[in-house]
Order: sequence, then C-alpha cells, then structure tokens
Amino acid sequence: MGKRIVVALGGNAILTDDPSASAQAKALQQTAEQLMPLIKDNDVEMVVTHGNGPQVGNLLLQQLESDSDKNPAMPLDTAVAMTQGEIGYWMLQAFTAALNHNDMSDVPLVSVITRTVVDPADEAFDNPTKPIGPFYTESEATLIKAQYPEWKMIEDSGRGYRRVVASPLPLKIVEAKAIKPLLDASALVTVCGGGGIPVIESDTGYEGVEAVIDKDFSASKLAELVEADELVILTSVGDVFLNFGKPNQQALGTVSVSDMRSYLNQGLFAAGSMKPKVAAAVSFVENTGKKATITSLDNVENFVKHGSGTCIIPD
Ligand SMILES: Nc1ncnc2c1ncn2[C@@H]1O[C@H](COP(=O)(O)OP(=O)(O)O)[C@@H](O)[C@H]1O
Ligand SMILES: NC(=O)OP(=O)(O)O
Repeated sequence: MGKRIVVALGGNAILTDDPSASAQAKALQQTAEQLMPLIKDNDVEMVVTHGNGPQVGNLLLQQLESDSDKNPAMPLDTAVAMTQGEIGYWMLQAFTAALNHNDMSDVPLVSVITRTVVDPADEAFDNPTKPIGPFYTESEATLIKAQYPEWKMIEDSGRGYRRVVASPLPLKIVEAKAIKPLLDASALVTVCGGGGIPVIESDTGYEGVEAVIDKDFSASKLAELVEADELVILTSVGDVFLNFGKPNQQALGTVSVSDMRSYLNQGLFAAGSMKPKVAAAVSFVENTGKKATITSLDNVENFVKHGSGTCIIPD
C-alpha cells in the first residue's frame, strides 16, 4: 500500500473571477495539473476534497427564481448535493486530462456523493457563520437584508458582505467505509465535496439538514477515517503566518502540534479563513500522530521536492 494523503482544495482551486461553468472547469484543469507532482513518481493514494461556498450560494440565488409548484426551489442540503455533483464532474474531467497528460491514464477516477453527519443540537444552527455565494457592497447588502430579512449577512475579512449559513461540525462521514476499497484499488477519489451533505441521524437512517459544513474540518475527519498518512490543506498562501499582514509577519515552517495548538488557543489566526484550517490540521495531528501541511496549490511542486510550506508535526 502506498502513502495515503487527503488533499483539501481551497476556493482559488475552482473559482477565478469568472463563475461560469467553463471558467470553473478550466480553473480545475490547472488545479489537477498542479496536483500531479503529489502522485507522479510517488507511491501515493490521493483523496481530494473541495469547498463549495461560492457555488452553493450562487445556486441558492438561482433557486429564488424557482418558486412555483412545477419548478420548486431546492433546499440547502439538496443544493450542497448538487454542487458536489457539478464540481465532482468538473474534477473528473480535469483529472482525466491531467492523468492522460502525465502518462497515468490507468489511474481509476471516481467522485463520490458523500453525506456528513452533524449534531442536531450543534449551536452552529443558532449562529450562522459560513459565508456563501457572491460578495456584496454595503449598500447592496442593505437592500438584500430588506428583501430577505431572514438572511444573515456578515462582512467577510475586508472583502465585502456575504450571506452566512449554519456550519455545524462534522461528526462522521457516512461514506468513509465505502471509500476505503476505492483507495485500496489505487483510485483517485473526490469525496466530501463542500464538506459533505449535512445530515442528522434519524429512525430510518439519515435526514438532510440546512447547513454548509466547513470543508477543512470535514477533510480532517475524513483523513482520520480513511487512516491517511498525511493531510494537505491547499489554499492561496504558501505558508501560515504569525502576525499575518503586519510588518512583523513571520512564516511558519515546521511546527510542533503543541506549539500550533498554543498559537490557535491564543487566537492568533483569523476566524473564517486561517483559523479553521489550522484547527483542522491540529486536530488531525493530535488525533492520529501523523502530520498535516498547509500550503498553496502554487507551491505543491516545491512542497513535494523540498517540503516547503507550513508542516505541523507530532510532538
Ligand atoms: N495567519 C495567516 N496566515 C496566512 N494567511 C492568512 C492568515 N490569516 C488569514 N489569512 C488569509 O487566509 C486566506 C485563506 O483562507 P480562505 O481564502 O478562506 O481559504 P480557502 O483557500 O479555503 O478558500 C489566505 O489567502 C490569507 O489571505
Ligand atoms: N464548504 C466549504 O467549506 O466551502 P468553501 O471552502 O468554499 O468556503
């Protein structure tokens, strides 16, 4: 068995400044090429997961047009499933091209519709924090609030206003067991897209709930469940920084998990962006004794060759 890694892809892997299907599929083609050094010439089983915040928010906006009985709007759990389907499809297309291009056309490919179990009593249901869909100016946000008073909007890290929805913590990935044999067969698997379709346990099995789960937390849980050797969180920055954006900012290279836990507990990372990534990575290392890396897609080749990026290791 090769080394098993779970890779979580950030927003920049899919969405550029053009949200059309063709532009997102094209962005993923480049992403797939950038991931190839992770598996090419290495005995690696790769599981890929991805976000869906912009896509699911846009899809909900499209649902607002569909208010008749003949063409009803879809609820949020179904919208998450729809984005898993669309992005999973683009992933298959992108990986097919990249594997062909890198003489690895024999690698089996699959995208798995995945459910993630959450706690119905999770306090996140009363406190929406997950930004989805497009960014709005302050005046646009005011108009939207008047039109949809039930929506909660927040200012998202100085980038504009966005709608937020509940984002409960993932407890269990329902399909984790089914994914393992695919990995054993050396398939390249896309799984748990958008954090997974949020479900709660019910008398008959599972019931969908309205939420969007953070994909970094799901990736961490998934990595534990498939017994991954490493969790790799890819975003738009090559390193995690202390004092990010300040003149004295300092890139973190290899850091022990207890040091990173201490930085996290001191509140040194921004909520809604770097904090969940660090929390997810620290949780994986604490729970498994394996390592986790946070770096950028652009740095994958350097990471493979020289180990650059922020690497959290067991004590
Ligand atoms: N301490 C930090 N170190 C590095 N980047 C940070 C830090 N705090 C905030 N950031 C910001 O977090 C961003 C990554 O978060 P985000 O865009 O939400 O992730 P995703 O890649 O999952 O879409 C980086 O592009 C950077 O601007
Ligand atoms: N579900 C999720 O975490 O999506 P983003 O990474 O796109 O916000």
